[in-house]
Amino acid sequence: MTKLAVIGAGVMGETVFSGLLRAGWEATDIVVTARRPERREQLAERHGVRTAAANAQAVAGAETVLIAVKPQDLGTVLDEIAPVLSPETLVVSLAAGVATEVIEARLPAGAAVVRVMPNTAAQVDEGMATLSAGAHTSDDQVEQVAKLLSATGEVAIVAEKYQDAVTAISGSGPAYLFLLVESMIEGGVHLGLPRQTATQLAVQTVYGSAKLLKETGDHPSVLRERVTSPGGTTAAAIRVLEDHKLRAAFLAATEAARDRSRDLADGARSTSRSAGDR
Ligand SMILES: NC(=O)C1=CN([C@@H]2O[C@H](COP(=O)(O)OP(=O)(O)OC[C@H]3O[C@@H](n4cnc5c(N)ncnc54)[C@H](O)[C@@H]3O)[C@@H](O)[C@H]2O)C=CC1
Ligand SMILES: O=C(O)[C@@H]1CCC=N1
Repeated sequence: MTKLAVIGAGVMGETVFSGLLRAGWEATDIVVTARRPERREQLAERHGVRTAAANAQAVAGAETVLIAVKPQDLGTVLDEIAPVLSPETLVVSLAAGVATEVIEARLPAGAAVVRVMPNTAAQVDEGMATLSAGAHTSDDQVEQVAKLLSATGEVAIVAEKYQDAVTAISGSGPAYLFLLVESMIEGGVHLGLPRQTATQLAVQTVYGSAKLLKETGDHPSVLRERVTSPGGTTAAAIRVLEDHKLRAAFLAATEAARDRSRDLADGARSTSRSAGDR
C-alpha cells in the first residue's frame, strides 16, 4: 500500500520524502510523480522509490498525498486527483500562498487538507515547517503531518492567516542567508583573501553564530553587543550597514515576499501551467 504519494517531486518534494527515508521509511511506501520522465528516472535511481507518470495513478489508494508543485500548477493537479481521491486520504499542500479553502473547493466535499510551509534546510534535518489545518481536518490528522515533518526538523502549528508571513521568513529565509554568505565571501575576496579562505570563514561564521543563537537562547541584539567592542571594528562595519539601511531592506523584502505569496494564490485558481521546470 502507498503510505505517501508525492505529486511533483522537484526540489521541495524530494527534500521532504528523502528526509522520511533517512528517518526509516521504506522506499516501497512512497510513490512520486514529476512532469519529466528523466526526473522520475533520476528519483527512482537515487532513492529506490516507485514513480508514476500519472498523478491519478499515484494518488489512488494513498494514505497521504503531498502536493509539491508550484502554485501555478496546483489547479491542474487538484482537478486530476479529485476524481480518484478516497475520503480517507489526507492531502498536504506545500504550495506558497494557496489557502486550504481554495484547495478544498477543488476536491470532493469534506476532503482533509493541511497546508504546510517547509524550507530547504530540511535536506539536513534542520528544517522549519509550519502547518495549518483545513476545515475538515481532525486533530489526529494534524498530528500525523506534524510527526511526518518532524523527521526533517522543527514543526510549528500556526493559524492559517500567518502562512504568507511565515513564507516570507522561514520559507524564503534560507535564500536571504545564502545571499548574505555570498556577500561576505565577496567582501573577503575584495579585501584580498583567497576565495577558498573567504568561503571557509563566512560559512563557519554563519554556522557557529546560528548555533550560538539556538543553544544560548540569547536575543540576537545581546549577542551582537558582545561582538561589538567600543570604538572597534564591528561598530565601524555596523555603522555602514545601518547607513545602507539593512533593517529597512529586510522589512521591505519580507513585505514583498508576503505580498508575492498572496498573489501566487491567484495562479492556483486557474488551470494554467507554469512556464517550465527548473
Ligand atoms: N523551494 C523551496 O525552498 C520551497 C518551495 N515551496 C513550495 O513547494 C512547491 C514546489 O517548489 P519547488 O520544489 O521549489 O519547485 P520545483 O520546480 O523544483 O518542483 C516542482 C515539480 O513539480 C513538477 N510538476 C509540475 N506540474 C506537474 C504536474 N502536473 N504533475 C506532476 N508533476 C508536476 C515539476 O516537474 C517539478 O518537478 C511550490 O509550491 C513552492 O511554493 C515551499 C517552501 C520552500
Ligand atoms: O520562492 C518561492 O516561491 C518558494 C516559497 C518559499 C521558498 N521558495
